[in-house]
Amino acid sequence: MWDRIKEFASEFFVTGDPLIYGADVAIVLTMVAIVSALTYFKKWTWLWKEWLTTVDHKRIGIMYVIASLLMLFRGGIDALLMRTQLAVPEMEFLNAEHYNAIFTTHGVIMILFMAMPLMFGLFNLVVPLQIGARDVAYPFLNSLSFWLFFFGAMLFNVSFVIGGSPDAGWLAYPPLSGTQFSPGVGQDFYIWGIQISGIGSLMTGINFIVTILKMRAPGMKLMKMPMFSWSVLSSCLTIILAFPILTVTLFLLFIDRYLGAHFFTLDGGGNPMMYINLIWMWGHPEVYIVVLPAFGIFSEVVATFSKKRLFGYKSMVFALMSISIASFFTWAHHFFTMGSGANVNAFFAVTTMIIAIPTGVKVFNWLFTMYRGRLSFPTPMMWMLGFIPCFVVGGMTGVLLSVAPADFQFHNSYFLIAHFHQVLIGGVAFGYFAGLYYWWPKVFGFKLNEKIGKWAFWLWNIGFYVCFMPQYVLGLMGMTRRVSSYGWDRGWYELNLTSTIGGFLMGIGFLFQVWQILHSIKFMEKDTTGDPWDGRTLEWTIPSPAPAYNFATLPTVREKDDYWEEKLRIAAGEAPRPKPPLEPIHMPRNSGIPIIMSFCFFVAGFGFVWDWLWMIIPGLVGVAACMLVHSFNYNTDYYIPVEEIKRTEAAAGRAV
Ligand code: HEA
Ligand code: HEM
Ligand SMILES: [Cu+2]
Repeated sequence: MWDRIKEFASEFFVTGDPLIYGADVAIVLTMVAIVSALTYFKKWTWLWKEWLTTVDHKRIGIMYVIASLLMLFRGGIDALLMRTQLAVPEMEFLNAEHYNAIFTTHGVIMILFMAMPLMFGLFNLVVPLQIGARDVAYPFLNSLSFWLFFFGAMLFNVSFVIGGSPDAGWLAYPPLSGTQFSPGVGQDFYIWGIQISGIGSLMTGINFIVTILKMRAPGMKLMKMPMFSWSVLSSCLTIILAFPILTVTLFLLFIDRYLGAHFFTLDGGGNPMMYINLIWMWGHPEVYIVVLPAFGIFSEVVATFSKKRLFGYKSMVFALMSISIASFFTWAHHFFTMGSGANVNAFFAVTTMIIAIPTGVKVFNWLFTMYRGRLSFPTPMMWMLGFIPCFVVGGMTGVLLSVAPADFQFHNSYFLIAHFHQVLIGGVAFGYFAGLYYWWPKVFGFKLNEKIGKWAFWLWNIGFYVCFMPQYVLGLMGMTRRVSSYGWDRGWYELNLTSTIGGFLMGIGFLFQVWQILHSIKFMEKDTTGDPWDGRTLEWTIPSPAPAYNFATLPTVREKDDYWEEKLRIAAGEAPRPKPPLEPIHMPRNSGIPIIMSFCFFVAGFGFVWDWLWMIIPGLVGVAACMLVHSFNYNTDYYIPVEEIKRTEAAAGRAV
């Protein structure tokens, strides 16, 4: 009996590696500390009522941001562990299996549990304010999306402590990810973690499309909408077309693993190339899903800090939409070397190259916006300026990769690794940082310290080039991705060491950002104006932080950059536009169902991972019960009375 328990425990808990063991202990201790602190300070009710059950887009946005920054920390630690292992030839720090697990979790976490939720956080924090709406179209669904993401990410992360991490790469190609070569549960955690959070992403996509199409302030025609909202629309359209493919692909992989089907294995009539096609039909659009909103953020930032209207508005919209569409016709550039044949390769090479055109249009639009502008360089603008050269070089190396014959040389080498980190860090990470710095005062009501922010910027920016430029050379020297060790005789030592130093510089940059946030909370520089950057769009017309109902009276819009034009008119002596009288505001009521239902999904997912029917059934029953209960809940909304609106506005210093 005792032996059986021990055997089970050794399978269940990941043991053996002191590194993992130490991290496990740290995780458990942190959780105990959080639970104790909440209990000691009697904060459970507050947490439940104000945050966990909230349907307010602003609070959901903040929760997304916090969760994604934690994931950035974990993904970043993974990255630095890998860079440490690669710093010196024949290093014995991570063994080969552990290295495999780490690049897999790093890739998945950075794209799906860092970039995606940070992006959704920004959608939530900004879009309703920017289009003059009181919330998103489906606030309940919005909360459900968040909790599905959260519990999906938790399920994925749990594998680190219980059962073992997946280690078949971030896209889990079969047959490596099949039961024959990945018999453990890590791959099942991968499937269910991504599956559950993927449903959330799909619902967010739908939610924001409807919000943007249906809830814009009166007068805001689509072609008068701010560029960030346009980029959200293009990203969400891509989401709703791409994510169903992911769901189906992972479901087929699940059937292969669980029921012994052979969709993706050659024996039994399947074919791994089917998986590889399907996963890239999602995977390629996915990288544009995360970068398009970054383009939107840069468009807002560059106009604000150049004090000029965005150059080429129409061409920007056109470029965003054409990238969304074109991104569905390039997937095969990820496997030029896998036998598609010359004609197919030529087709996909050309479609890929075409994307450089709308992207180039955008780059020139940003440059022309700055041209002859009255420029200033606070932190959001610094990220914008750091982004342009970084992204252009990263994009250009993408075009080199898209030359199919050349790709036979570059494919799966460090040249590729350098390309995608350059667009993902220089484009996506810098973009979201710019967004966070830009909208931070709107969200929290105080500004971030500029000086520490600039330090963080330079550390990231310099660290980036030191880390990734040597990798292009390493790639050309023959270093392939996903190797955990290399010999002294290769001549790769100095470049790898340099790269590792760059990685740590970025790590220090992250620590500076944490310090910056803590410092700014301590020495709070309040934003009492609601418009600290002299902004152009509607979110800057209301107090910071925005009241629960966002707008006391709904704004009417006459032109692009309406708020900016209004400011100019008032400065020229015109009287401000009269505001309509206050009316009670219709608001959605908080609900505990999203978090409970998502937890039930988590339980069912955990059951599927371990093949425990006794856990799957209650989990799924719980999900169904939550749906049922919610369908009979008619108490879903309330009105904020005029008196209360008056009080809130007066407290924020606004006349009504
Ligand atoms: C945000 C993420 C992101 C972005 C924006 C891009 C953008 C591009 N990517 Fe990249 N890519 C990835 C993330 C991204 N990629 C990832 C994660 C992988 C690897 C995944 C894996 O294998 O694990 C990958 C892999 C990858 C491959 C596969 C290589 C291989 O496996 O061997 C190819 C090949 O064609 C490619 C091409 C391109 C191109 C042409 C662009 C273009 O969109 C770039 C366009 C931009 C510019 C060109 C710069 C600006 C333009 C101008 C200034 C105008 C003038 C320029 C010209 C006319 C050329 N990418
Ligand atoms: C601090 C910055 C970062 C460093 C130092 C870093 C480092 C690394 C390293 C060493 C690898 C493994 C290379 C290999 O052996 O094949 C890797 C892979 C990867 N990284 Fe990063 N990374 C960083 C940030 C990011 C970010 C921000 C993202 C995404 C938004 C990202 C996405 C990926 C992906 C998708 C992979 C491929 C995983 C796989 O091969 O399965 N990285 N990174
Ligand atoms: Cu691609």
